Amino acid sequence: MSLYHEAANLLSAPTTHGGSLKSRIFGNKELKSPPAQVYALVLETRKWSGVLKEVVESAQLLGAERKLTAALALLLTHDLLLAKSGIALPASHGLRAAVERHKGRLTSELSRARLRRKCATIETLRALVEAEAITAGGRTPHPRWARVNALKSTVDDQLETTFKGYEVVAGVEEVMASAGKKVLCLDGNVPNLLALPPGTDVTRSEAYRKGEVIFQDKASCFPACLLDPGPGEGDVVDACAAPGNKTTHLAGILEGRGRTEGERIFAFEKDKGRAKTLERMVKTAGSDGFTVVHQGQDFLKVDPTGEKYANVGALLLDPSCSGSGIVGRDDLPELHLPEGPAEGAAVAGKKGDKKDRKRKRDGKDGGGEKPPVVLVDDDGETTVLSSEKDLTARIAALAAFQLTLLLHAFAFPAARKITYSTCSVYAGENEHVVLKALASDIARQRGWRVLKREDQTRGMREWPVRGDPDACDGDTEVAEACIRTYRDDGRGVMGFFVAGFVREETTTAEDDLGPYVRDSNGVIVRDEMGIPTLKANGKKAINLDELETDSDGKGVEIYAGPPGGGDDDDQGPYVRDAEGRIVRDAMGMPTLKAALQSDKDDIDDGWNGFDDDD
Ligand SMILES: C[S@@+](CC[C@H](N)C(=O)[O-])C[C@H]1O[C@@H](n2cnc3c(N)ncnc32)[C@H](O)[C@@H]1O
Repeated sequence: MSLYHEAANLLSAPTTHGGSLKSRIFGNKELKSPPAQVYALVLETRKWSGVLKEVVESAQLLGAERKLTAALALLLTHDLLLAKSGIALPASHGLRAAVERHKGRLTSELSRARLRRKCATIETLRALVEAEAITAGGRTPHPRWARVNALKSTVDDQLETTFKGYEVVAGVEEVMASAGKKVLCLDGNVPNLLALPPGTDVTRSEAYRKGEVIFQDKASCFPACLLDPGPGEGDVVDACAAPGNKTTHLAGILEGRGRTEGERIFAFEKDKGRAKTLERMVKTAGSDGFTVVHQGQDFLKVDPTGEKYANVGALLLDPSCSGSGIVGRDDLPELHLPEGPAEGAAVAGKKGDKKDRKRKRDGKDGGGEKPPVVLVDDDGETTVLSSEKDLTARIAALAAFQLTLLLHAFAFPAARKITYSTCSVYAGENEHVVLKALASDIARQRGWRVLKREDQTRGMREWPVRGDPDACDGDTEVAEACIRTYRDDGRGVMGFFVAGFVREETTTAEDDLGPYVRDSNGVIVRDEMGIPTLKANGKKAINLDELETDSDGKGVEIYAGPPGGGDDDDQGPYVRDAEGRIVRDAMGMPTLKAALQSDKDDIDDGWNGFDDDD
């Protein structure tokens, strides 16, 4: 069966049973055509069916081509007039020929339908159709978000060129209610972000082609805003980078804040094909000069202690997730089937009904069974889950991977800030991952804590929707630190989650990597003499019985830290011998450097250390 016959069955089948269109298509093992292609064709044709019904009827296509059903006529006319590559059938195919014979008439009927809707261009009509499709399902319309790429342009420039003639309005609510109109608003949380009316398509504009404007949902801009990398803060890692929206956003922020020469972005992408898209996007956005794309590189296989990453100060983690927060791709618009001569339309109806009854009997279309859950992530990857149990297992597997990734990021020695984000609505992938990460040994050892709301950048601090306190076990500080967004709440965003982690500067990177055993709070474990235990051999770092005593009665510590010092005492106040060992007397007491200096100069210039004679 051809793509069009398979799509026709789905187009005219009732939408009230068998689950969503997505689950009926992706869960149908009998489909011969690629499910993604069938889904896109059916969905787009439904969106356009109001217009195409008029076109097909006015061109009297069904009367002229008696073998065409109403559904086939809609699908084929859609592809003939609106799809980039036309009808996906060989030129000699009977179905294609049946519609192409009427191309002239169909094209002029489309122009008439467009003018009846007062649309000057096909782009305006497209925007109107998109907008109507969004609101038809009773959903809140979703604005089109456009980020002005600070590497190539400014908001002022774009207002004077790409968006010339647009009226700037105060809020996103007005923009959302203005489908088909030329209005926009400047976002208050994300710098350089514009909200455009639903369905606005400027993908054909020069600004889009040149990378001056990037389409990116507002919520998806939050991670780079929250990470807020700045000059002198070291290199930045984007661990899961393709297609590159956040990588290029990071680049724009870095450059805007005055990037320090030599500081780079390392963008990792495990999937080679997607990494090519990432590379293209980085180039188009103009950040290839300081972004290193690691094509096909699994971030989990990167050695955080490698020399190359010694200066990584910030990491953005946006791993694969369930994609459950993505704005509905399956909000089915109403279907308008064209009417033809009585028998033509009737055949279409009967055919659909008969097929549908058979499918129901066979249980092939999911009729009578619980519909499968279909997860489509923001890369368009689809996972079909046949039960709630499968869904729970899938979320648990994703969460385990997400936590591993976060703990791996914690291990970068010079890192001070990390953001973790998903486009999932499930707490299992969000707050629960944050809590587990904070409770991990590595977080405690290295001092990672959550980036509190009051310490966040203004736009992020002021965003009103925060984490779920219940999902944070009642820890309101963590819940407040987490940022959530929900689709359909009137703010015009997709479902999203982001949290930040920070840790303070430490004197040396070795300090927390140090050679000593620590407790679960990251504190070095010491005996009653204050002597720590070595991780390497489980022995005390100083064995008092083994202290050597030299000729003048002073002993030397058996030193087991890194060569040349670097342990806890490295910056300490004690005198050391030529090999960096603290000099101690026979009682194990060290000598204060300051006391020696004070003896020498007889000058009291402030802190001289503890002195029993004082
Ligand atoms: C949610 S998408 C990232 C979207 C991207 N941050 C953006 O805003 O354009 C997740 C990406 O991570 C990649 N990925 C998954 N696991 C990875 C790993 N271990 N190392 C590197 N990339 C990985 C996936 O192939 C996918 O392209």
